[in-house]
Amino acid sequence: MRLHRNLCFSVIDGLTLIFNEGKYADKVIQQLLKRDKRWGARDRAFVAETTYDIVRWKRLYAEIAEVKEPFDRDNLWRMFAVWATLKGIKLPDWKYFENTPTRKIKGRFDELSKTRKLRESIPDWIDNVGLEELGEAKWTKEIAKQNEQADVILRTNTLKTTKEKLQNILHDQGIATEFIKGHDSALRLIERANVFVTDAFQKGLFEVQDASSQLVADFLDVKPGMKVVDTCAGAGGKTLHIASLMENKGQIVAMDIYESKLKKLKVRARRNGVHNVELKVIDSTKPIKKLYNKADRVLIDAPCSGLGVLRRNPDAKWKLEPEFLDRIRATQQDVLQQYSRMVKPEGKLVYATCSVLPSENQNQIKTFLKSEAGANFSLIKDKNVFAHTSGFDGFYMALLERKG
Ligand SMILES: C[S@@+](CC[C@H](N)C(=O)[O-])C[C@H]1O[C@@H](n2cnc3c(N)ncnc32)[C@H](O)[C@@H]1O
Repeated sequence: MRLHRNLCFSVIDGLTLIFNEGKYADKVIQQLLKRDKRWGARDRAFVAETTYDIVRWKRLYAEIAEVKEPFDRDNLWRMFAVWATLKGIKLPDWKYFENTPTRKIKGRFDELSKTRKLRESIPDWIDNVGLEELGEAKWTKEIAKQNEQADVILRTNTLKTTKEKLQNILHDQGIATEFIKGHDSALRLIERANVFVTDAFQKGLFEVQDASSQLVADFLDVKPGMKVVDTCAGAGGKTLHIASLMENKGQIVAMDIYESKLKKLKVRARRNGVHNVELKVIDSTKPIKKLYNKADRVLIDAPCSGLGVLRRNPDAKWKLEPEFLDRIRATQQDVLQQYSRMVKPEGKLVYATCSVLPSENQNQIKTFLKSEAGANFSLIKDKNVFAHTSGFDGFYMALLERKG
C-alpha cells in the first residue's frame, strides 16, 4: 500500500478533533469524508478505517510511540508511524517519518502485548471491571474480539421486500451478501461498501443493524394488532424492526427523553413505509403514567455502557468513565421500575442492553424481580450474546411476563 499525503493529513486532522477536542469519532469521520469529492471508495475507506484503527489502539500506540496526551501533531504523526509500521506499510520519506525506529516499534509491540490492558488498548478501570464481572478467560476473549472491525449487517425491511429479493437487488448493484443462520431478516456484506448511497436504501428496503440487535425485536414476541411501547426508542432501529414484524398493524408508541432522536426516527419510518408509530417525548412522568397497564408489549432498550459494541464505537473506551457506569446502572433499575408499569396483565416486557457486564444485565433483572414492582413479573428467558462466541455485537435481552 502507498500512503497518500492528503489522505494521511485528513487522518491526523480527524485524530486531533477526536483526541484533543473530545469530538465523536463517527461524526468526525463523516465530516472528513466530505472533504474531497474526488476521493474514490478506497480513499474514503482508508481515511475511515485508519482513523478508527488509531482511535481503537490509542493507548497501545501512544505507549509504543512514547507520547502522552494531549497529543500535538508531531505526537499524532508518531502514532501514525506506529500504525503503518505494525501494518507492514512502507513509510514514505516525508519529514514526519524521519528517524522512525522501525525495529524498536516492533520490539515494544511484542513486549507491551504481554499485558492485556496494553495489548487490548483499554483503560485500567475498564480492564478491572471486565475482569471482575466476567472472569479472566471470558473477558480476555471478549475484549480481544471487541477490538476487531465489525462486519456490515443489514436488516431486510419485510414491509417492502424479502431477504432473497434484496440480495438480488444488491447483487445487481455490485454488492455481494450472504444469509446468516438464525437471523431471519439479516444479510451480511461479504465486502465492506457504502450501502447508504444505494437506491435500495433510499427506497427503505433495508436498514443497517447488527445481527445481535436484530434478536431483540424477535425476543419481544409481537403480533400484528398489538399495542407496543418502545420506551427508549432513540432513532428507532428496533422500533422499525418491530413495525415490520407487526406488518404495520396495531400501534407502536416510540418514546425517548430526546426529541432530536425521535425526529430521526420519523424520517426513517417514512423511508421504511412504517405507518403505525406514534412518537412521544418523555418530558415528565405524565406520558408514562398515561400508559400504565395498557401495553401488550413493552421494550426497554436501556441506556448502557456500550461495552458490547466497542467494535463499532471504539472511542467509547476513552469517553466512558466509572462514574457514568454507576449512574447508568441506577438509570437502568429506575427505568425498569417505572416503565414496567405500562405492561398490562399477561403482557410481556423485554429489557435489553448492548453491554456484556452482568451488573447491567442479569443482575438488574434479579434486583427488579425481587422488588415490589417486579413481584408481578416472572422471567421467561434471557440471553447473553458475546462477540467472541457469536461474531456479532455483545448484547443482553430478558423476556419477562406480567402475571394475570
Ligand atoms: C440503547 S439506546 C436506544 C437505541 C434504540 N432503541 C435503537 O434500537 O436504535 C438507549 C436510548 O435510551 C434513551 N434514554 C436514556 N435515558 C432514558 C430514560 N430515562 N427514558 C427513556 N429513554 C432514555 C437514550 O436517549 C437512547 O436513545
